[in-house]
Amino acid sequence: MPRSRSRSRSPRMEERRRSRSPDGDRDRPRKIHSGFRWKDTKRRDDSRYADDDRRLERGYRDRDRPRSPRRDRDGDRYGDRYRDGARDRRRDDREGRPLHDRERHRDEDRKPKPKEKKPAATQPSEPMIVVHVNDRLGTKAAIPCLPSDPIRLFKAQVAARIGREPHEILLKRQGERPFKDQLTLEDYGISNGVQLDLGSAGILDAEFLAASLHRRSPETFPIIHLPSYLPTPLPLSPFTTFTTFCDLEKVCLAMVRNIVVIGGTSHPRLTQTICNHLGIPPANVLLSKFSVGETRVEIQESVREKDVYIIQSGGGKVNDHLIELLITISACKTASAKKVTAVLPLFPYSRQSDIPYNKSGALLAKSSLQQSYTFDSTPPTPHPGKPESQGLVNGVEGLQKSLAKAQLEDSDANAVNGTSPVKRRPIGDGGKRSDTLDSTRSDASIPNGVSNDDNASVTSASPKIPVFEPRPGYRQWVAQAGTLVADLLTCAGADHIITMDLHDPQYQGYFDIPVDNLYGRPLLKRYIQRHIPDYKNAIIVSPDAGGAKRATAIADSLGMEFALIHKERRPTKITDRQNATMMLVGDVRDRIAILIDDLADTSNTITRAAKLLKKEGASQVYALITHGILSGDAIERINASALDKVVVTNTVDQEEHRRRCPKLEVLEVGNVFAEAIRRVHHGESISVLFQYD
Ligand SMILES: O=P(O)(O)OC[C@H]1O[C@@H](O)[C@H](O)[C@@H]1O
Repeated sequence: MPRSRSRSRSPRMEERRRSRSPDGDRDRPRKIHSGFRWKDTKRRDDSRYADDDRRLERGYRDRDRPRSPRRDRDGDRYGDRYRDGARDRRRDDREGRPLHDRERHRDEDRKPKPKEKKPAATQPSEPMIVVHVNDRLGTKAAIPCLPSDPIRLFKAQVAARIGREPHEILLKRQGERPFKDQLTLEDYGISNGVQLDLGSAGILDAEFLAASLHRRSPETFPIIHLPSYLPTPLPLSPFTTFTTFCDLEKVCLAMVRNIVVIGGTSHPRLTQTICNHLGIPPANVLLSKFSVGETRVEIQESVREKDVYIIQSGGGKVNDHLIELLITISACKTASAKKVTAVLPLFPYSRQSDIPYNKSGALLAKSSLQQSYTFDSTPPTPHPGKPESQGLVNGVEGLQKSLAKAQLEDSDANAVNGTSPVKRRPIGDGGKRSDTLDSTRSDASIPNGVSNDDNASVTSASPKIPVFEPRPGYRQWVAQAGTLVADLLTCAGADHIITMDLHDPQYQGYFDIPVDNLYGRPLLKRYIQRHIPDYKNAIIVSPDAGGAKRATAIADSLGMEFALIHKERRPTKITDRQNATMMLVGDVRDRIAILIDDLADTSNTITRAAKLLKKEGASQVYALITHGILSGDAIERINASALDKVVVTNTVDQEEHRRRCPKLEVLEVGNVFAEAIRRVHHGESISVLFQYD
């Protein structure tokens, strides 16, 4: 009795039967060689597919295409096998025939046969190429192949290399549709060294879908920014429809591997730009204040085991922003974030790190006054042909003036509290800041924490116990806030810092964690090349000696000339800075002068420099600045100045500034920070962001 069909079916078949389309479909005549076919139902007698499969499994190529000599050898070996098979088949056929027939056929076999038409001679060896495939999730492979290789074969090679099945492989160029199996690499213009996107078949191409969405409904989907670090195509179901795909944000989020971007209150626009580039929304956080003014931070989503980036710039209410950043870092860390990176486009307090101190506040550099300089002192780095001493910078008069002033101050101080400036330093239980060589020496010179003139003079006379003397510019109880801020960030839990154009690049040395100091120079350089007419004849000007290195770097890379404004700030009291004199070194006459600086705060520096440059004959004055802090009345000053144009980046929010200053132009840095975050997240090198040549 024949068994019923339903009983003979496997559960899987049964399941498939149920999900099949209505019965009407089944009545249709089955196509033999077209349409979709389940792999396990492939007909064994379909020699065309069997042949293909054998080739794919073994990684051999289409025998009709030209091969390299090595491949010919392989081909021959298998050719022999096929020939042997054919011989056996011929013998079998003949054995079944009658004797006379067999003799006739033997005679026929002996007769010289008309020469078989040989297949076209193989072309001389086609040069091998190497094609790179990359799925942007770490799977990369370099595949040696021939341009004439069919895509089907190339996929087989890729599959073998990455341990997948050929039918699982999807190849495409970025932004293009997936390659078709029957075409060749050549057909797609694939040449040596080309990189192809590697995806998985049965997965929709997110870029393609995004483009389609945009085409269909440009209002709803004006531009869909797919994050550059997301794998494309996205692993959607093959049955994903446009409707289900519409919630692209969720799809992107699902794909983002543990990355969270938190924006502080300092620069929400920049946070949004960075997030747009990354393709993720900023994390939900509640940043508020108690009525007394204390900052309150609440992270409203889980950051457990996440790679967190907190974006907070140093402009505006800098102290509030700093505290907010510290609290946010700490909140993320205590909420079990895997890694917390503070992204500070403008690093606050970095201008206050002028003198290298150790963490306990002691000078790392030895005091220059430990040696007593004379007119004949040898300079520290003598050069051949140079005089042994260049003497005092301001001559004897300068020295006499300073001495007279110092004596006057000393006597004043003694009159008030009976101590010298050195004695004012409180040394005692709570006052000892350091146990470094310098500090122990200085402490030793001040017995009982209070020295007097006699002691000081006695100890300074002894070469064994030198007196601690501050270096010029060192103000003992002016906090070294740069060091403090570095420590605060580290203590709060920051694992990494990303910033741009640090005022003092050596400031990185104050951190025990990695600091990536990006450059704004490529942006400034590009602006010069694109927007300054006949820029090669313009001249780069540094408004002070401190910025000379920054400015010369740009001048050198663009092959432009360089001038320097020498700014003398004497006396050194901050309130007297308006009295600083400026002197131009270089010729700016009838040329466009381009001032380059790291930041403009009050804009006093650039406006005064512009005045000088115009006085010296510059035809136009541009100021190109990385950080446009522009606090106080800086905008009014710029508007009234000789500056023709001020170009800044948006490391600090510029919306309000731009509204008030027609001379202001703003360059976008969001993309640079987004790329830095992407690279840091993936552990890729970010040195490419440092290059500016
Ligand atoms: O003159 P403002 O704009 O206040 O200050 C900017 C100057 O102060 C320096 O630290 C900067 O490098 C720049 O030269």
